[in-house]
Amino acid sequence: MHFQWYPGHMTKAKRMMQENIKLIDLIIELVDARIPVSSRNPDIDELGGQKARLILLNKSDLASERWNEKWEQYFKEKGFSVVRVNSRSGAGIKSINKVIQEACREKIDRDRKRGILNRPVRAMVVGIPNVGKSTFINSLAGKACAKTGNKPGVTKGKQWIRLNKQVELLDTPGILWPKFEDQEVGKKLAFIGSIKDEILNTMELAAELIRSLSKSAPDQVKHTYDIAGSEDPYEVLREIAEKKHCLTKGGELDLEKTAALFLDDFRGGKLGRLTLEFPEDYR
Ligand SMILES: Nc1nc2c(ncn2[C@@H]2O[C@H](COP(=O)(O)OP(=O)(O)OP(=O)(O)O)[C@@H](O)[C@H]2O)c(=O)[nH]1
Repeated sequence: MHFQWYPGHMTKAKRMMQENIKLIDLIIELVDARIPVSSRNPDIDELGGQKARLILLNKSDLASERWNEKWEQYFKEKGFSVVRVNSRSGAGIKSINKVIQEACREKIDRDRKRGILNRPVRAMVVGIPNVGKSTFINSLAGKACAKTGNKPGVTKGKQWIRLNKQVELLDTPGILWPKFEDQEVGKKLAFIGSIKDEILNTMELAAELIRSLSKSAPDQVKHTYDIAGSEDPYEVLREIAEKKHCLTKGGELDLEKTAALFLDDFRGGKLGRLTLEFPEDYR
C-alpha cells in the first residue's frame, strides 16, 4: 500500500511556519492521542529551537485512558508540558491557561527582570491536518475572544486572538506534514482517517487495522460485533458483513461496504477507546 501527499504544499507550510515561529514564545503542538508519535512531524523540534513547548494529546476521548496517562508521562520526561484534551467537548481545556503560564515561566521572569510587566505570552498552534487545530482554537478562545492585529505595533497581516490578559494566540494554525516516507506511519494515519480514503484500498486498510487490533486489543472487534473472530482479517470482515447483513444488490456479502463501515466505526470510537501505538516502542 502506498501513501502520497503534495510536496508543494509542504514547502509552503514549512516556510510559513518558519516565519511565524519568530513571533511567538510558545508552540502548542496537537497530536492525536491514538498515535502520538506518528501524528507528529519531528521537524518541529528543530524549527521550535528554544521556544517553550506544550503538547496536547487531543482526541483523548478516542484513546485508552491508561495509555493517555503513559503518553503524558513519556512526553513530560522529554521536557514538554503536556495536557490531555478533548477539543470537541472542551474537556481539559480549562487547565490550559495555567499550564501555558508555567511553560513560559522563564520568559515571564526574564521580562520581569527587564522591567517588562504584563506582556502577554504569544503562542501558535501547530499540528498535522485533521488533528483538531481549528476545533481546539475555537474551544480555547470561546466566543468572548476579540481579534487583535493590524494595529500599530502588531505585525501587519497577522491576526492574534487575545485569550486573556496573559495569552495571545496566532489565529492561523501551522500545518505540519506527517512523515509519509515511513509506511507504518502512513498506515496509522490512514487508520485514523487523516489520509483521504480515495487513494487507499479500503478492504486492505480495514484488514490491516483488524490485524493490528488483534495484537493490541484482541477482544475489541469480537465484542463490538458479537462475532467468533477468525485469525484471518478478511474472514473477520466476512463475519461482520454477515452480522450486519451487509449485502450487495445481488445478495452477496458486500465486503467493500463492510470495510468502510468498520473503519467508520473505529474512527468514531464505536469499537471503544483504542490506542494504536505505545511509549515502550519509542524509548
Ligand atoms: N472525538 C474528537 N473529535 C475531535 C476532537 N478534536 C477535533 N475533533 C474532530 O476532528 C475533525 C478535524 O478537526 P479540525 O479542527 O477541522 O482539524 P484541523 O487540524 O483544523 O484540520 P485542518 O484544517 O485539515 O488542518 C473534526 O471532525 C473535529 O470535530 C477531539 O478532541 N475529539
